[in-house]
Amino acid sequence: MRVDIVSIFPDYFAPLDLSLIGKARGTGLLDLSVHDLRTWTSDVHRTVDDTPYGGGPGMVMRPEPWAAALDAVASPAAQLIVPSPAGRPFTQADAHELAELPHLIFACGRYEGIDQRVLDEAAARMPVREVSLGDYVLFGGEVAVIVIMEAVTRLLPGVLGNADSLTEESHAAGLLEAPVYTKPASWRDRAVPEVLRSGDHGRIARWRRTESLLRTAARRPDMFAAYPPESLDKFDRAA
Ligand SMILES: COC(=O)c1ccnc(N)c1
Repeated sequence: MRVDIVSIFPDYFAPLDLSLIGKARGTGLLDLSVHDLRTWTSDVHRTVDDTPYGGGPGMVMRPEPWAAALDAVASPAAQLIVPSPAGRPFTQADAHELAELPHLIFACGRYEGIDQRVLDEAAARMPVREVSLGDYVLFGGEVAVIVIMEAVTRLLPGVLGNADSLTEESHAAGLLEAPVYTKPASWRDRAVPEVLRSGDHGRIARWRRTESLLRTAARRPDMFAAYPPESLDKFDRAA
């Protein structure tokens, strides 16, 4: 997968040199380039913003540098992802969709945002997605790109040592994952649920599913309501 990130703060992406993303870059699973938007400015002050038409607070990112940057990094297979509080909610399903794509371009907005014509013009030549990580506002899109890059990169074949991790985790089957435990068996007078130490894999699977359903019902009634009712027939508390 090829990824190009355009930002006025390229140093924000140093974390993408670390851990499994850094390893994916090293092994060639991920071809990631980070670009400074100011590369595509032409004035001595390397200006990327200006006052908003219609008035209002703050500044808006100018179209010219963005257009030149996108022209420079685009490819026929590219899709543009723009993190924004005004975007569609980003979900695990979106992460799976993006992980299948050959080339992602991330545009990191700052200030009050990017001139809308940049997105409109880009949409004439590639798919454009504005995505939100939740109902809150950040200083800029950079942190959101790091989050999206983690969610997507971990789904790429070969990145996670054990792909089985992807099947049991939260949101993998439309449910929140069950609680997890490790040694010691008893810690500060708190014991690991006996079923997990029983060696009875059928019981363990039923217990985990029950816990997943209970957690989802308690914490995410929206997800629970969307869970296929036929799946609940197997809702078996007799773990
Ligand atoms: C500037 O970008 C944001 O503030 C942002 C991006 C993605 N999701 C959000 N909730 C906010």
